[in-house]
Amino acid sequence: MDTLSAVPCVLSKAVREAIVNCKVLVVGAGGIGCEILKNLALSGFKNIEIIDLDTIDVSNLNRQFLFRKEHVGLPKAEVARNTVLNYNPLLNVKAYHDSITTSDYGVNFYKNFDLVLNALDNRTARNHVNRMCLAADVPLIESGTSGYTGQVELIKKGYTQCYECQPKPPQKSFPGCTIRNTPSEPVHCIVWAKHLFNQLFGEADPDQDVSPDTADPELAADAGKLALIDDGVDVHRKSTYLWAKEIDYNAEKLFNKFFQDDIKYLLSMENLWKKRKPPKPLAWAEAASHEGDIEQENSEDNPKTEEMQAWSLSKCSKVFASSVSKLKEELSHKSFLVWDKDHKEGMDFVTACANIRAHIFSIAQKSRFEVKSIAGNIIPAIATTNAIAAGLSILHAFKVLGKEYEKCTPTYIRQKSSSAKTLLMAESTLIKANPNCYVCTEKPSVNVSVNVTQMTVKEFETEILKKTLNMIAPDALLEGKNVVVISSEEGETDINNDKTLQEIGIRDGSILKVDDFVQNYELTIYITNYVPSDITQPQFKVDAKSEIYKPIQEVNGDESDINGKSKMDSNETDDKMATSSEDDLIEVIEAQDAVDDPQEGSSAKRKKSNVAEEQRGSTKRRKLDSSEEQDDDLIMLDDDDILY
Ligand SMILES: Nc1ncnc2c1ncn2[C@@H]1O[C@H](COP(=O)(O)OP(=O)(O)OP(=O)(O)O)[C@@H](O)[C@H]1O
Ligand SMILES: [Zn+2]
Repeated sequence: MDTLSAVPCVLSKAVREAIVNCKVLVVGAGGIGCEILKNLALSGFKNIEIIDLDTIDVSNLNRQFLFRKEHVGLPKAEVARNTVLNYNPLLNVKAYHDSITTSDYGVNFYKNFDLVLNALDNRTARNHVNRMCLAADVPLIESGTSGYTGQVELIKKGYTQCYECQPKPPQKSFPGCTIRNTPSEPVHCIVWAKHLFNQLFGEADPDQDVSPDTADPELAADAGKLALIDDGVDVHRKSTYLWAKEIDYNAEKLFNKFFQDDIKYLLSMENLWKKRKPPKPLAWAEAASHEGDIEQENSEDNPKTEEMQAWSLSKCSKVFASSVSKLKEELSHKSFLVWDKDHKEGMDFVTACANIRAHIFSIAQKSRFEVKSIAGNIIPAIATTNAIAAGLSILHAFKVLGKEYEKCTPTYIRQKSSSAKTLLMAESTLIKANPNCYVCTEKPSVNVSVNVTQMTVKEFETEILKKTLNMIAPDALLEGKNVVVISSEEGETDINNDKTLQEIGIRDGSILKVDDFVQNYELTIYITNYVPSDITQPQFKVDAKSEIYKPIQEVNGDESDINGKSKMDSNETDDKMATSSEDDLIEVIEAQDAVDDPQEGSSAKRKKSNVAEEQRGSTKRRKLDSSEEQDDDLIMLDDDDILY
């Protein structure tokens, strides 16, 4: 077969030849990655490399179509490779079962490729690939989805903004293992409680397992085995639904299984608790007799208080038992129940379970009102959106191979709520790099304001260099003194860890040269001593420009703007052009028109007026947003959320 015959004929000869001869790297073989790989293979790409750190979970099968039941437990990258080879055995496909963030994949690795396609689910990896592609000067196509929305954009040095040019909103997405093993925020417990509702009363969904996750990457392979033998916990973890039926939804037994036995099992996974506070198993008897807030117990007469106040533990267990019994009764008339935040019993059940779990993990309690607003916003991954994003990625790839970078404008998948239509919105021009970006400018630098007499070197490394500035293995040199104050070599500078910055010579006006060899990234940090005036002020500030040291309200403006779709709106809109299609289901529309949509309009318009502020405040917001890395297994969206 002529190698070009498989290549879409509508493309120019040059692009068709490039497709056959180029080498591409796909990072992530999950929801979008599988679709991208299938598209690449069927569009005539011949040299493909795939990297994914994970193995196949049963919950992946509903949308990661390169995988089948018999592949569960096997490395995603390798199975994906074998499946695309079945499509075309002449392909040259290499698979890596590994994390892209390890130092094995340095700049020279990236230089092997004409194009990198990201199909990731977390910011750490996205930041990293962004930095590596900039360093290697390889075009990167970045994609992300969230429920029915998504986006795809080209990142190309000298042409476009990079992944880190604009601030990202706080992440609201969680890996399955966080939900099942190591919750650290109320929302993790709420997601878990909703899953428990579905396991007990709803439709079975393997994505929503609530039992401890033994495939957690933090665990050694044999973790938790001891507990399986010792504790008499149900090793086979038979269907929760069947088991609950067998015990006739006995509240005490259910309670003891989910809040005592499963927690004991989690405790046996010792690796998880080396750096975290371990959970405390809770028995039914203990919870029911827990000395709660007595006033609260009496608040049942006052529905307002009841709704707005976090319940005591004994109240949670009471509500748990009563809602279980009512839901059981309801289930006896139906084949399954569908969770709805406006369904009283379901909402009671979730509030109680979420708070009991929060108590076990020493997480703040939430009122029924708060739980309702959080629980109502959780949305799952949608296969169709992934497929659209992957299709757009390939269309971008064609343009990149044809060197038509200017045509490769960011494209957004949006849901139009007034009808069932999906909208694809394309920017009319590329979004240029933020001149203050601390990643893609020629000599990146930031100002860090911090209390040098209080912050320790370890905190500086963890909170600022790693969590805020997204470094992986930083080495920091104190300029002038030429002293390495933080080293990526294990143990080399541990002696500094507990000293304050001042104690090791970092003061107001100090300059640090920080180098992350894993990311091929160098950053100059200018230190300013800063003492927060009160506890509402941030502990430290990271800014690209000194003039943005202003009171928080002044910089951030309306809180909702922080979560705005800054990318769409950071462009001038006078010349928004995109083709319009007659297609019934999917429309490609002019971005300007989207602003007129009642659903999109208010946020888009509001955000446009904040462009200057977005530019100025970008790095500061990043600091304020500094949160633990999370991936996108489950995503919570506000109307205004951008995607990744
Ligand atoms: N550092 C990394 N290196 C390589 N692959 C990564 C890295 N981080 C994440 N991935 C992979 O990116 C993929 C993202 O796919 P997706 O968002 O569909 O997640 P998933 O884990 O497969 O599914 P879900 O999260 O919805 O259960 C995953 O297969 C994940 O293993
Ligand atoms: Zn940038």
